[in-house]
Amino acid sequence: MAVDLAPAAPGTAGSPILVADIGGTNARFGLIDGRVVRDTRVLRCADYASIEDAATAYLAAVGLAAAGSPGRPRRGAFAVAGPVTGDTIAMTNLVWQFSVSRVRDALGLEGLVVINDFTAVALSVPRLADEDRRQIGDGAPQAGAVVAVLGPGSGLGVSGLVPGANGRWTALSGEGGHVTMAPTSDRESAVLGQLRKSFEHVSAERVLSGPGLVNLYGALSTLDGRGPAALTPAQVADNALSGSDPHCVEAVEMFCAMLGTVAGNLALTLGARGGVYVAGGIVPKLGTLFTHSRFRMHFMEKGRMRDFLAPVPTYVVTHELPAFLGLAEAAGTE
Ligand SMILES: Nc1ncnc2c1ncn2[C@@H]1O[C@H](COP(=O)(O)OP(=O)(O)OP(=O)(O)O)[C@@H](O)[C@H]1O
Repeated sequence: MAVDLAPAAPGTAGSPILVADIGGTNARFGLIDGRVVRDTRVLRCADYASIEDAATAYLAAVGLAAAGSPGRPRRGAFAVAGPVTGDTIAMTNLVWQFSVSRVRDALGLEGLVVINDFTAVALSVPRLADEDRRQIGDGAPQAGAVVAVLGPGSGLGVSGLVPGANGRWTALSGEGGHVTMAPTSDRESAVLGQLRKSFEHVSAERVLSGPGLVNLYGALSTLDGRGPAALTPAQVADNALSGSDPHCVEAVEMFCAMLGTVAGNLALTLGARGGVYVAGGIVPKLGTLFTHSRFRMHFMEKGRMRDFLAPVPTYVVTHELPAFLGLAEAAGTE
């Protein structure tokens, strides 16, 4: 399914648009007035039984609890981590399941657009300023070429932006985080072999996500004959940043290298000479470990296709809420 950016219907005059970026862990809400996003709040999904409950709590938190209160949004645009194929949405890494029309009615909205979260991130790319992204390695974007987007968070989101006529773009809604993870070294093969003992299918998401970072750490520890400690993704990253645990260091190194492999695969598949954007909550937290990692090397090292990939720039998205920029685009604000 694709979202066409072209029809830029004006926002409902005088009433903001309720926007939400619902991941497997965090639900980020805000209100868009024209180009401005305001009253942003981050709620933990686990604290709410349903998407309506979280949205209702948000509206109460910003003083808009009462239906009909002045300033209450009449339209909504939500980005969700999971496939959007019809009125019923089941999220991939969360128990929330909902009907778009029922949520629209429950929140008293006249219209509600729901798109995949990485479709929203892809739609944000034309709106990103230079300070909203950090380039990793060399290369320069080719004007009017396809752009690729991927991002590890609770899961691994993947999308692409395809140029059309008259400066119009189409954002892809695939499930590319679930492609099969391929190894590029004996050590990676051993890790994936170890993970196959636990997972029927070792997808990219099984290693390139918060839980994936823990999976890498666990597999590496086990391969070296050490029982892994019960660590959270943040603890694995923190131990790697401090250098206090060699298996955490190796897990983060392998995470960055495998992300390069998957980013290069995506760039080859889409012909993404407009650049590859890495979004999601995890990579910005890895700081210089990512900058100095084997990400870019693994991105480019595709044998005879090295010369195709070397000019393709890779960026980390540093904007805190890129999905909101994309939702503004999808909702047709200016
Ligand atoms: N410092 C850290 N280092 C590494 N991983 C972290 C860190 N802090 C949180 N995480 C992990 O990041 C993941 C959440 O990522 P993100 O903030 O992008 O959430 P999300 O938007 O809910 O995810 P998604 O959209 O992929 O479902 C969780 O798995 C969490 O454990």
